[in-house]
This record gives sequence, structure tokens and C-alpha cells, in this order.
Amino acid sequence: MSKLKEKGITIINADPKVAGKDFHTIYESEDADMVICKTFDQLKSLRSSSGKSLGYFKKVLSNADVDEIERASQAGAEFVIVDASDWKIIPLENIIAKLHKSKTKVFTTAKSSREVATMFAVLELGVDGVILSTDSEDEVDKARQQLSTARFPIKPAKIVEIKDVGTGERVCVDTASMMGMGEGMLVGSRSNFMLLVHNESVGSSFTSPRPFRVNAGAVYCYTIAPDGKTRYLSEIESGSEVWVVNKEGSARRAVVGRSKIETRPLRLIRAEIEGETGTVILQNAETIRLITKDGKLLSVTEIKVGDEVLGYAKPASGRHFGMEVDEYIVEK
Ligand SMILES: O=C(O)C(=O)C[C@@H](O)[C@H](O)[C@H](O)COP(=O)(O)O
Repeated sequence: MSKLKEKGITIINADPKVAGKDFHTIYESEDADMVICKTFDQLKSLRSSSGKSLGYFKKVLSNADVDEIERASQAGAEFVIVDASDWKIIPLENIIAKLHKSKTKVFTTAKSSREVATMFAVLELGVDGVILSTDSEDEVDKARQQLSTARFPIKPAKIVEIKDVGTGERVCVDTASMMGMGEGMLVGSRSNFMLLVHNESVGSSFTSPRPFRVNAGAVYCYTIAPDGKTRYLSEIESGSEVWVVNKEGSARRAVVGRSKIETRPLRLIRAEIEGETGTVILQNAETIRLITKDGKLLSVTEIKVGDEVLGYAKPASGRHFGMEVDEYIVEK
């Protein structure tokens, strides 16, 4: 319990007598903050007598159980807990579709952190909450990490040098998500200095859009992954996770479907953000674009010294196998 508290967990599925005052509880007891009712009669009688949040638990084995959940919502359940152990996704999709415009929240159960992440993505809307049953502290941490988002302080980066550097291998990161205008990946030669490289959702008379792709940069470049570690672009492969970052700095996770490493002409771009200087080496082609400080796309073939594009910088620190280390480091 004390470890859960340290981790910032505020609500648990436990008897209030055991949970004490440190947590909100969701439990089959009228003393709980969120009371799980076992029958419609209990739901109805508590509705008129208690000011508590009341819900209904149902093991879902058939469509009749799905209908019963809908009736619980109509009977005033503020939440339903859908416990589906056999077919999990399709029944939940049906329940979310039926209830997402009602006032009833849909919760479900999970046995692993991976399952938690899946449940929050079912039918795009996802469930409103997941009760994770685990005896592993690590799984609690991983579940929280799966759900975390990030925000990077995006700032204007002034271009100070552009140099064609011959050929090398660059990496196209093809994600399993569609990216929109203003979204891309942070890429740089140093973990603490990156430019926001735009995705390829914009086509041209010579190219079709590839809205799932960021032509991210040369193989040695870093990007930051959702686990907080840096990744060399050359290490990214099918199944890796990357941050897709928008021009305001909000990041969302995307899974990589494929990365393509091919030999292409490269262009080094050196830029400066509030006294920090850094570089990135990108493919030299019209389809690779950065974002100007007023949100316009700027191809690396058109970029000039003095232009300002979006990037991210923080004071230098070392990285060892991707993990941040406070050590003396000079990267040029
Ligand atoms: O080959 C190139 O030149 C490029 O890498 C430009 C890419 O940015 C572009 O996405 C590519 O040409 C599209 O080709 P595709 O066959 O991978 O769709």
C-alpha cells in the first residue's frame, strides 16, 4: 500500500477497511467511495438513499450480458465494470458503442500492463478506466508508463550553417499511425538538441503523400523514445515505439511498422536554440521538411542560414545505452 501511495496511485479495488484513508476505493461494500452493486435492486435502492457513486459489475460471456450492462446504465449506474475474459475486445467495442453517449463510464479489468494499454484504445475511444490485477510492482510501473504522455518545450532554432556532406544512410521511420500537419519526430546529433522533422503527409506533383512516414535523418541520429531513453535511428525497427511530437510540443506514442535505411545524399544543418548549438544530418530532398516558427513547412532543399525552425534543447548531459547520465560530455 505504501508503495502504491508513493507511485501516486489514488484509487484501488480493495475493501475500504484495508485501504485506509490514503486511497479512494472501488469495492463491493457500501463503505467504498465507488460502490460496486451486485443486483439492480441494490443499485436502485442505494440510488435513492446514498449520495455515492454507484456501479454494476458484470462478467460478459454473451450478448445477453451486454444487454444487461446497457440496462444497468439505464437504471442509473454511474459506471459499469465489464469483466470479459474470453472474448474481450469485441464485447467491449459493442458496450463502448452503446454507452459512450450515456452518463455511464465503462471500466474493465486487465491482468497485465499491455492489456491496460489495449483496453484504453478499444474502438479508438477506449474504456474510461481499467482495474489492473497484479502482484507485480513492475507491472504497475509499466501500466503507468504506457499511459503517460509527454510535452517537449519546443522553441525556435536559428539556422547557422547548412552543408552538403555527401552520401550516407538515412532512416525513414514508417509508423502504424497517421500523422497530420504539424506533427513529426524530434531528431538530433545530441540527445539534448533536436529539430522537429515533419512527416510526409504533404504530397507534391512528383510524390504521393506518406502520412505515416518521417524521413528522420542519418542512421547515427538520436530520437527520444516513450521510455525516456534515446534511440539511434538505426536501432528503430518494426515494433519499436517512438514519440510523434506536434509543433506545440505535445507527444503521442506511435508504433513503428517498418524502418527503411537507404543510401542518399545528406545535408548537415547546424542550428542554435537559446545559446545551445546542435546539428542534425537529414536526407537532402524536397520531401524532408522542418517547421518554421510560424508553423509553415520548410524543405531542407530550401532552407537558408538565418531561417528559424522548431526544435528542442536542454543543457548537455550524457547518455549510456540510451539512459541519461549526469556526466561531463562534449559532443561536436
Ligand atoms: O528515395 C527518396 O528520395 C526518399 O527517400 C524520399 C522519401 O522521403 C519518400 O518518402 C520516398 O521517395 C517515397 O518512396 P516509397 O517508395 O518509399 O513510398
